[in-house]
Amino acid sequence: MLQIKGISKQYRTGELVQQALNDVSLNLRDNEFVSILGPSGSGKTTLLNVIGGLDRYDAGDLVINGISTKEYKDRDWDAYRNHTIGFVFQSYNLIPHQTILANVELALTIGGISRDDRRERARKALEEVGLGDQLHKKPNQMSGGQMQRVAIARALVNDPEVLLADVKWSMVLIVYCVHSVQKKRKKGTLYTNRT
Ligand SMILES: Nc1ncnc2c1ncn2[C@@H]1O[C@H](COP(=O)(O)OP(=O)(O)OP(=O)(O)O)[C@@H](O)[C@H]1O
Repeated sequence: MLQIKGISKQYRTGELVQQALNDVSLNLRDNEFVSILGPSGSGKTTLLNVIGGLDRYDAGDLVINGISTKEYKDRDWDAYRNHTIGFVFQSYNLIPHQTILANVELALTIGGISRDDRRERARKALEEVGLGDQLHKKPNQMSGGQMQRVAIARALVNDPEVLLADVKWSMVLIVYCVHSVQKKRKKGTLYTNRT
C-alpha cells in the first residue's frame, strides 16, 4: 500500500545541515502493523511526518497505492492528509481551550459534513476510546493517557486508511488502537512509532 523508496531528508538551519533520513526503504502492506523503533534523534518522527505528508522528502519516492508522489502538488498532499492518513502526534497537539468533543469534531470540518453529523461522529469516536462520559472536559482536565486517547479518536474519526502514531510510551494504548482499527474495518493499516 505504501512504498518508501530510498527516501532521504535533511534539515538545514543556516550553515548547519542535519541528515535526518538517509536512503530509507520500507514496504507497508494492507492490514500490516509496523512498529519503528530507534534511539532518540534517529529520525522516527521525521519518517512518520514524511509518510504522513506533513513534511517533504528531498530524494527517493513515496509510492501510495502504486502511485508515485514525486509529482504531487499541494492539493494532492492536502487530499492525502485529509482522507488517507490519521495522525497521532507525540505531544497530541490538542487545542487547550476547546472541549475534547470540539477537538475531535475539528478533524471533520474539511469534509463538508453537517454540524450534527460531525458532532455525532466525534461523540462515537470518543465513546470508542472509552471517553464517552467526558465529552465536555478540556484537555488540561485529563490525564496523559486520556489525552492520548482523544488524539487517537481524532485520528480515527475521518476513517483513514492508515493510522500513524508517534507514540512515546504507552504500549497498552497502541494495542488498544490496533484493536479498535481492526474492529472498525476489515482492511486497516496501522503504523506506529514507539520511542
Ligand atoms: N525542524 C528541525 N530542524 C533541524 N533539525 C531537526 C528538526 N527536526 C528534527 N531535527 C533533527 O533531525 C534528527 C531526527 O529527528 P527526529 O525528531 O526525526 O528523531 P526521533 O527519532 O523521532 O527522536 P525522538 O525519539 O527523540 O522523538 C535529529 O537529529 C533532530 O535533531
